[in-house]
Amino acid sequence: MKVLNVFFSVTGNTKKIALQIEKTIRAQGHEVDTIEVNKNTDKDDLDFLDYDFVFVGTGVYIWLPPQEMINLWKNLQKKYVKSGDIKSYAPRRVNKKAVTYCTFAGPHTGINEATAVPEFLGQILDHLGFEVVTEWFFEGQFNSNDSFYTQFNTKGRMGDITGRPNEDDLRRVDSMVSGILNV
Ligand SMILES: Cc1cc2nc3c(=O)[nH]c(=O)nc-3n(C[C@H](O)[C@H](O)[C@H](O)COP(=O)(O)O)c2cc1C
Repeated sequence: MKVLNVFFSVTGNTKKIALQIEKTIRAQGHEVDTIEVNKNTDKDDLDFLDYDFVFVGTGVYIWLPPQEMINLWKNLQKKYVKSGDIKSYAPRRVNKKAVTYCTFAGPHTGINEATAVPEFLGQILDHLGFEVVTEWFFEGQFNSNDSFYTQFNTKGRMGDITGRPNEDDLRRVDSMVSGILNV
């Protein structure tokens, strides 16, 4: 199986998850292309339709993906509408599957402030006819020198998220990726 592993990570938390995803996909004997999105990433740098399985993740920034990722997704939508690959009714494509995920801190409303992110990321794939099999959420601490932010690593709805994602989270990722590739 050919797998695409796309992520955007401002402070490194999502990158930890994405690198574990890549490692597990390889260990399971599949081919994987990992693309770390940055502000210069262009819509022509990736084509979901070249792949059987797609993983996409970002951090949560005021309830949404980072602006760079939103811009890229809008440009990809335009590209696939123009090419005719996004069709009315979004007919399903055989053996095209995806998982979307985010890392989040959830200090105020917990997982509620993160749910829009995997939903948003998945819509481009759903529009193309992929089955978005599931959405994953991983705690990610605030990496900052500003105590306004770091106070939320211990004072928030998710409890103490210091050091997350940690080794236990990465073991969980390994186990979940191994499972989901068999869907
Ligand atoms: C400016 C800023 C805004 C954030 N906004 C939210 C938010 O609205 N909800 C949330 O759950 N986490 C929020 N976070 C926490 C990040 O989503 C979390 O640390 C994530 O793991 C960062 O991922 P990244 O390092 O891969 O970009 C915010 C972090 C920063 C620095």
